Amino acid sequence: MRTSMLRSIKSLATSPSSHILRRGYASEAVPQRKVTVLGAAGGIGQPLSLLMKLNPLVSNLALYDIANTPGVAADISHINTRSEVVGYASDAELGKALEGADVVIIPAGVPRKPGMTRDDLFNINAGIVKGLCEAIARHCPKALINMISNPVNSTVPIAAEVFKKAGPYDPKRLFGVTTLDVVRAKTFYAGKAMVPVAEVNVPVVGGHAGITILPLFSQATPKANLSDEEITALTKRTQDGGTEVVEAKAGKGSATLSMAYAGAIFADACLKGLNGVPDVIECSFVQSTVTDLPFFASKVRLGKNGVEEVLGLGPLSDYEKEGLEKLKPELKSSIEKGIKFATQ
Ligand SMILES: NC(=O)c1ccc[n+]([C@@H]2O[C@H](COP(=O)([O-])OP(=O)(O)OC[C@H]3O[C@@H](n4cnc5c(N)ncnc54)[C@H](O)[C@@H]3O)[C@@H](O)[C@H]2O)c1
Ligand SMILES: O=C(O)C[C@H](O)C(=O)O
Repeated sequence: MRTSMLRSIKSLATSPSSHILRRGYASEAVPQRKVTVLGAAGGIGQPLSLLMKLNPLVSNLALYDIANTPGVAADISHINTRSEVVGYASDAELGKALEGADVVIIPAGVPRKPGMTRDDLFNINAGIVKGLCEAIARHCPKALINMISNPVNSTVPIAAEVFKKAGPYDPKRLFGVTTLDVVRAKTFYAGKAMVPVAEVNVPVVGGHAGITILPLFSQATPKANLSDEEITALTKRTQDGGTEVVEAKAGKGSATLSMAYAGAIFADACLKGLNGVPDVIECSFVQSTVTDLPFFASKVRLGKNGVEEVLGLGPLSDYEKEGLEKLKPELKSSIEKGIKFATQ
C-alpha cells in the first residue's frame, strides 16, 4: 500500500474528532451523521463499508444489500469505532436503511468483464439504480447521493429524473463519484513526474468512461516538465485505468479496493461539507453549466447543502481543449440514454 493511502486511512481512523477539532469544533459538537451503503456486501461495498466504519464523522452506518448483508454487517459491527452498524437484508428493510440518512453511497449493480464497456452494464444497472433512487426519494429525499454504479454517465441522469418525478429535485444533492479517476491521475502523474504522490493534485473533468474522462495534467501540481508524448500516455492510462483492472482481474470483476478508497474519500468530503468545514473541494459528475451538457464532472465546492459551487475548468492546453470537444458527443449520448430510460 502506498504511504499516502496509509496516511489517509490512518487519519480517518484516529481519535473521533481529530480533524474536525482542528477546525474549531468542540468534541461534543461533532454532529450525528448517518451513512447508508446500498450494495454493501459487494466487491466495493465491503471495503467501502469498512472504511466508512473507520470514519469518525459517521455515527450510524446502515449496510444494505440484497445478498449476504447479515455477515458483512456483523463482521464490521465488531470494530471499535464510533459508528453503530445495522445491516438491512431485504427489499422490505430498504426504507429503514435509508430513513434519516445524510449520505447514501450506491455501489449496487453488476461490474464489467473483459471486453465490455461500462455502457454494456446499462441494461441491468439502470433498473437497479432507478429502484433504489425511488426508495431514496421516499425515505431520505434530503440525503447527499454518491452514485458509484456504472455507467455513471447515465446512472446520474437516471437518478435526477427519478427525483424530479418524485417531488422537488435538488441537483445540489446528487453526485456521480469520479474520485477514482482523480486517484489514478494522481498516482500515474506522481510516478512519471517523480514527485511525492501525497502532494499531487490533478483535476479530472468530463465524465466517467473512456475518452469522457479528461485529466487536466496542464493544471497538475507540483509542476513537472513532461513532454507531449508523456502527457498523452498519462491521459490514455487514466482513461483506460478501469479497463486495466478489469483485464487484470480476468473475469472476476472490476476495481473494488481502489474504488472503495476513492469512495471513502468522496463520502468523507461530503460529510465535511455537511458539517460546515470550509473549502472542501473534490471533482464530481454533477448537474452543471460549465459546458453545454447538463451534467459534467469538474471541481465542486462542497457545503452544508451539498454542492455549494461548481467550479469552472480553468485554463486548458490545446490537447485538453481537443479532448473536451471529442468527449462531448459521447457524454451527451450517455446522458440522453439515462434520461430517456427514466422518463419512459
Ligand atoms: N464510479 C466508479 O469509479 C466505479 C469504480 C468501480 C466500479 N464501479 C461500479 O460499481 C458497481 C459495483 O461494482 P462491484 O465490483 O462492487 O460489484 P459486485 O457485483 O461485487 O457488488 C455489487 C453488489 O450490489 C448488490 N446489488 C445488486 N442489486 C442490488 C439492489 N437492487 N440493491 C442493493 N444491492 C444490490 C449485489 O448483491 C452485490 O453485493 C458496478 O456497476 C461497477 O461498474 C464504479
Ligand atoms: O472500469 C470499470 O468498469 C469500473 C470503474 O468504472 C473503474 O473506473 O474502475
